[in-house]
Amino acid sequence: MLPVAYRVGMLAAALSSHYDGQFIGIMLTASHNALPDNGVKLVAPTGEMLPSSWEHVAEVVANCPMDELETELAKHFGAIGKCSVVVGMDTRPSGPALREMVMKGVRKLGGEVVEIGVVTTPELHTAVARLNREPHTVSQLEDDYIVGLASAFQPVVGVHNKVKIVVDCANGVGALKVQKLKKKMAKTGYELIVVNGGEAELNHNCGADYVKTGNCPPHGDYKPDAVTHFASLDGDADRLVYFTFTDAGTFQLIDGDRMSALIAMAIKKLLQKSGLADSITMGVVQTAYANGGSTEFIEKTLGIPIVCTPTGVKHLHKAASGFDIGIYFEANGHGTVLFSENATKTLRTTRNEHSELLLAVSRLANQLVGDGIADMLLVEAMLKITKQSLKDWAALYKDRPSCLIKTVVKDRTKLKTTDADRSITEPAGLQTEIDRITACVRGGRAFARPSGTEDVVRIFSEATTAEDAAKLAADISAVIAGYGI
Ligand SMILES: CC(=O)N[C@H]1[C@@H](OP(=O)(O)O)O[C@H](CO)[C@@H](O)[C@@H]1O
Ligand SMILES: [Mg+2]
Repeated sequence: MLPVAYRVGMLAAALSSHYDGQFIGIMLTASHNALPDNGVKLVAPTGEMLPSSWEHVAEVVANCPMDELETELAKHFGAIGKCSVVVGMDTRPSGPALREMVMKGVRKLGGEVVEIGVVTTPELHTAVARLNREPHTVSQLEDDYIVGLASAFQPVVGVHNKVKIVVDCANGVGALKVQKLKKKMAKTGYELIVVNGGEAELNHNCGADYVKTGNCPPHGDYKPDAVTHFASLDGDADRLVYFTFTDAGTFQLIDGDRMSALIAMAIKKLLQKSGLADSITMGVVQTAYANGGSTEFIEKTLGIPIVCTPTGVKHLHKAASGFDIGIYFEANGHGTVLFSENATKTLRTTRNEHSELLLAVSRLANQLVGDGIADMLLVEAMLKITKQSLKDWAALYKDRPSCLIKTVVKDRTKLKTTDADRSITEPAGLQTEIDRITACVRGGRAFARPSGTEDVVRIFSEATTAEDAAKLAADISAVIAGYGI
């Protein structure tokens, strides 16, 4: 990974030069993955994800022979001018060494580096946007981020509430930030309690991904009562899930689909009450992995349009920006709510109690990228606005029984899909067979697509019973195996 970090430093510097010397962000993190894993995320000068048109260049730069690196960069970027890069990292012990290599790479091209230390991924995105607007010191950046969250939250929820939020921080960077936020929220009456705060291994038996994929509580002792909420962040705090327990003590996951449903419900209510339902459009963006129960609830019960995009937050983010208020979440809990310029302008000029609330929501929701900590405050605000308990929220709609499995093939790139991953175009004939099997299952819905992050094909299915869903996925897996791809 060290040589890759060096190349990433050079690439970020070249990208900055391309964007007239504006800051490019580098986040050293492998998110929800195991402690020994490493990864890197690049951030565009706006603070948003880097446009995907750069992915190809990044691949070339990461893989070309070392002695061709500068020629390759020159081919894509020409002569390198002024360049500035901001670097942040999660709590992995590999972070400092990787950061040194990144900085070496940036400096090789004569770039300036601002290091902002241990930060969450959304905090790094926010820092990039801020640094490109005006100079900030590192401590100003952190203070602004935390104070910004607390001061957007307070007007929505008021003061003297009685809510405890137990936050599983995946033993990662989220713990440091939630502790800081806690102090700024005292007046509101929301008490943040950090668990899995860094005393044990990162993402091990805890965190949003563990809770979502295992459908079980994170490590720890959880005592549900009427005023206690439970939330889980992932290792770089850009994802969030909630959970609760039934009266009988059964664990209940509250995932990204349910966050979308709650937020959409609350925002629709505020739009109607502010008299703006006709002048501000709203919509929800999901992927095909969204549970059919949530899709039906949002579309039919709430009457809110849904757009389905291929997997990957970059697709969801883009589609959400097509609405005045676009709500997007992947089922795994990564997402946010985007407000268009038209929306904020209209809200500012309307100035009634409910439009003011919506404006505060627009400041709370991270406008650049999915943000686990901001989403947690957003969810709490929405629960308060809709006067719902965690139990009410968990009961808004019923999840359909579903099954997600992966299967190994020789070459997953042989599988090509269309229609937001829901239909296979290659190999020819495969989709017809999947359709035929699915049509025989009561309430059946299924699709298969090559993973973008692992060397596997993922198969997702829904049916009226868990057994039928599992059998449907297994049958599709067998059909794919028959194609010998
Ligand atoms: C089914 C599933 O959870 N897929 C995940 C996973 O993508 P795949 O392309 O399925 O490997 O990792 C992505 C990046 O973290 C995330 O955006 C996406 O939701
Ligand atoms: Mg993450």
